[in-house]
This record gives sequence, structure tokens and C-alpha cells, in this order.
Amino acid sequence: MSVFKDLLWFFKQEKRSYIWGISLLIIVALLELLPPKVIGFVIDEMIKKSLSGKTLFFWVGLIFLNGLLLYLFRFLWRRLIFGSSLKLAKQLRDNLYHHFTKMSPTFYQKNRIGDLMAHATNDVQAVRETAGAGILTFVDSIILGGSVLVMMAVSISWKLTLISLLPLPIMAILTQYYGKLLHQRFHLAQEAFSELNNKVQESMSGLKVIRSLGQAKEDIGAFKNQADVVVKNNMKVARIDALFDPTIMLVVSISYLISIVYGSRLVISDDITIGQLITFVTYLGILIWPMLAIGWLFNIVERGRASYDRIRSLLSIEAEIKDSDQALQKLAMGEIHYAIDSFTYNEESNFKLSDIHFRVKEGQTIGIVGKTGQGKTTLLKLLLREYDVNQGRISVGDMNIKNVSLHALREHIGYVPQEHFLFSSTVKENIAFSFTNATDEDVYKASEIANIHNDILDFTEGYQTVVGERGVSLSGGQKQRISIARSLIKNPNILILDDCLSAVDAKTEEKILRSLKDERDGKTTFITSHRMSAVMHSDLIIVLDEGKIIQRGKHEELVQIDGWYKEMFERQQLEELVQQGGR
Ligand SMILES: Nc1ncnc2c1ncn2[C@@H]1O[C@H](COP(=O)(O)OP(=O)(O)OP(=O)(O)O)[C@@H](O)[C@H]1O
Repeated sequence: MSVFKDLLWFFKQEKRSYIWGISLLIIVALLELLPPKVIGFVIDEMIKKSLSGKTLFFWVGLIFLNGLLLYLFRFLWRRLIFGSSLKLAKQLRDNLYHHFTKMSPTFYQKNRIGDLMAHATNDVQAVRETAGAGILTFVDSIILGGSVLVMMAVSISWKLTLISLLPLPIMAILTQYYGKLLHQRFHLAQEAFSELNNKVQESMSGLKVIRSLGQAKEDIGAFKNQADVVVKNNMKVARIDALFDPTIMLVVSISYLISIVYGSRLVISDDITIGQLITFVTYLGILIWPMLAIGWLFNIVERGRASYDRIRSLLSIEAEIKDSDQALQKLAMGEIHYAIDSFTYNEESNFKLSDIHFRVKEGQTIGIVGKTGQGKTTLLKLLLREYDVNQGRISVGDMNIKNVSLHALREHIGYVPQEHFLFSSTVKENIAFSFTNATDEDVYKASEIANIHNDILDFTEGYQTVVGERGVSLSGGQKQRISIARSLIKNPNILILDDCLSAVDAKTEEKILRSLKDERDGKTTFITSHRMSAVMHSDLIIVLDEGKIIQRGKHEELVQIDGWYKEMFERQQLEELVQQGGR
């Protein structure tokens, strides 16, 4: 029951609804005691032949009125309690979503999306039930169960009550045992569901790869196997769930049997009347629900406990990169100074950036090149503060970026990652994503610089064309250029192009770079690329190898010195010449 204590913050927040709801539940429980009493009384009066038509009419009217009140109050408490529990679900979901958006990439390396989705759906649902059906079963089992027992013992016969309830401890032991089993099995079912979520998420994202490698059949097979595991584990839960009700019914039937046998003896010995025995048996019928409610309560609370613990442990994970208390809310642009002594992603990582020192004046373009996996993207991620430098610092305008709020820093940056992502909305909305007030002219201008404007006009609905799930209906080059336009829309002080021109031809690349040069006068640009032509006009080019700078300078200087840059440049020139047929 400790989960109720943990949810106290919510019950306090919604105290009006819960106080009213629980009060109405108690009134409903008390009103339910009336009809059996009236039935017993009327039967006794009939046996005594002392019941007048008027009195009968009065009692029938009372039962009818009682029924009407029950109808109204039941409706109201449901609205109050179940309605509030929906608010809890919304609050938890909002908290989780907000938390997920603050997390750094490491968090998503450790937690799979499918698991996180399972927490945001199944776990939230289980906690909602605790705050809704959990409260109902808690109050009903105590108040309704307790008051029926008191009525049976005090107003009819405590001996009959005691004897007829003898089988109850069996039920308590069994339901506790089932509760434990249920907890374990629910946990396994939840894990299997997470696994299935992960499978679906991954397969849908990688559908093209799966098909192109002819693995569709195998993938369907793997999905089927995982779906079977989910069914199997849920069946195990359902089997225990299914035991709760029959067990309680069996116990109650035994109670019925005992009360009729022993009750008849009490009637014969004139200890109770027939009417009282009928009232007693009717009360026993009412007692079925509170008994079921106890079973349910264990069940709901067990699930709620496990789910709330999982949600809390997720929410308690601190974001690795977050604003310090004194973080500046504004960043003045200026020279960017990389002064990294060393950086590693984590202890297990073999990769290390070391001794990275260079300056980029405001308005300059810097090219970063090198073989694959040498740390080009890592350098850019450090500027974006997706990770923090271990030893050393990166500063913008003499300000260590660690001392600036993430929002203030990223506000200055337009980032085009290697893996572009388009939302399932129109081309225009995709481009204006970070600038909702953008005018058509702003969107057109960004598109023109990214050399995608004419392509968009050729689409069936131009800028209103809806881009399919993850932009499947566009070519790789078109997607890349829309991503570039998206990052240009706000005309950021720092533009980062992370190998994002790989899918466009050399001519288009040249056009884009020329427009950028013309339009971004006085603004800083970082370009990483495998093509030397993309960086040759930069003010500074650095060559990375195994996380270290092995060459630096301007294109004209680097082609004079024997080294990686010269070798790559000449090789690529030759390749281009060959492609053009040696002309
Ligand atoms: N999140 C991470 N955790 C641990 N290691 C990582 C992480 N991201 C990248 N690495 C490793 O860091 C090294 C440098 O990666 P990075 O992406 O910076 O290279 P790159 O030069 O941009 O490569 P490419 O040209 O292929 O894009 C690689 O060995 C990579 O495996």
C-alpha cells in the first residue's frame, strides 16, 4: 500500500476531487446497507401478517429513492475519482516527455526507445489505475466490507457472522500468494512488451534495409516469435488474474452454505427471524464485491508499485549535460576558441581527442577533414554541448560554453547533422521548423541558398507537399538540402555542416557553398567533409587523425606540403577528371 503514500503529492493536489469522491463512495456504501434491511423487515411483517398496503408502499418508495441516490452518487464519484486519475496519467506522461527531451545522447544509448515508450504507456496506465480503481477498491473493501460486517454482527447475529466468515482467511492467504506471483509475471510481461516495442520501432525504421537485403521473411518471423513471447507472458498473467475471481466466489459460496445451514438452525431455535436470515444472506451477497475488491486491490497496488518505481527511477536519472545554476542566459558572439587537452566519450571508449587547439574568428569558415572515425563529428558535438570536454574548454567570445545555458548557446547554432531527419509534415513546415513566424520569403531564401527551391517548386504541391514518414518520398540529396535550408532559416551566427553534402553532386555542392559565402558574410561556418572541394575555400582547414590535429592551414598552403591533405586532394582531382572523361 506504500504506493498510495508515494502518490500523496497527487492526492493533495487533487484533494477536492478525492475528498468529495471518497465521501460519496462512503455514502454509497451506507446506502447499500438499507435494501436488505428493508427486505428482511417486510418479510417478517408479511409472515406476521401485520403489513398494511400503506406501509409496503412506504418501504418500496424508500428503496426506489435509495436506488435513485445510488445512481446519482455512483455517477458522481466515478467522475471525480476516475477523472482525477486521468490527470495523473497526463502529468506523468508530460513529466516523462519533458525529461526525455532533456536527456543527452548517452541516455538514449543506454535506454532503448521501445522501453521508454513502454514506460510512457503501460507503466503510466498502471499508476493511473492505482489512483482510480485502486482508491475505489481500497475504500470499498474497508468501508463497504466493514459496515456490512458490522450490520451482520450487530443487527443480526455475531455468532452466525463469525461462523459464516470462517473460510475468509483461506481467501486472504490465497490472494496474497496470487499477488506475489502476479507481480513477478507482470514484470516479465512488461519486459516482453518493451522488447516487442523495440523490435517494431527498429524494423519500421530499417524497413528499406530489411527489404533490400531480402530479410523481410526473417524479420516477420522474428516479430512473430517476439509477439508469441508477449502473448505467452501475458497469458501467464491472465492465468493468475483468472484465479482471483473464482477463488473468491468459491470462498463466498462456502460462506453461503454455512450461513444457510447454521442460520436455519438459529431460525428454528428462534434466535433470529426468517426476515433476518434473508437480510443476512443478502448482506453476504453484497460482501462479494468488497472481497473481490481486496483481491483487485492487491493486484492493482502490486502493478502500480512496480510501474511507479520504474517511472521514478527514470525521472531520477540526471541529464548529463545541463545548465549550471549560474549559467548565463545570453551569449555574445565572438571568436571560437577550441582548447581541448583531452576528451573521451566514456571509460570503455578507445577513442580520444587530444591536444586540439585552434581559433576561428567571427565570420570565418573552418573546414575539418580526415579519414572516417577520426573525430570530426565529435569536435562539432562538443561545440553543441551534446557532451562536455573532459580536460580543457571551448569558448565563444572568451566565454567558456559550459557557463552558458544550453538554450543561449544553441540559439546561435544551425546544425545540419550527417543523418538528416524530416518530420511528417509539409516541406514548408520542415524548413520553418525552428522559426514558426518565418514568412514565405524567409523560407524561399533559405531554400535558394540550399539550392532546393527549384526542386520544391517542381513537387506536385510545391512547398505544401507533405513529406512522407521520415521523408521517404524524397531523394537523399533533396532531403539533405531541405535539412540545410532548415538550419539556415534563422540565419544562425554559427552554421555547422556535418558532412551533409555527401549526397549532392560536385556542381550543386559548389553552388551551395558559393551562396553560403555570399549570404553569410560575417558569420561563422564549420564544414566537415570527405570531399576536399567542400573545404578548399575555408579560412582554416584542420586535418584530424586518431583524434589529433596532424595538419592545419589554408588550402594553398596544405597542397604545397606532402601529407594526407595533398594526397587526398590530388586523388580526388584525378577521380573527378576521370569521371568527366579526361577532358
Ligand atoms: N557516443 C559515442 N560513444 C562512444 N564512442 C563514440 C560515440 N560517438 C562516436 N564515437 C567514436 O568516436 C570516434 C570518432 O567518431 P566521429 O563520429 O567523431 O568520427 P568522424 O571523423 O566524424 O567519422 P565520419 O567521417 O565517419 O563521420 C569513432 O571511433 C566512434 O566510434
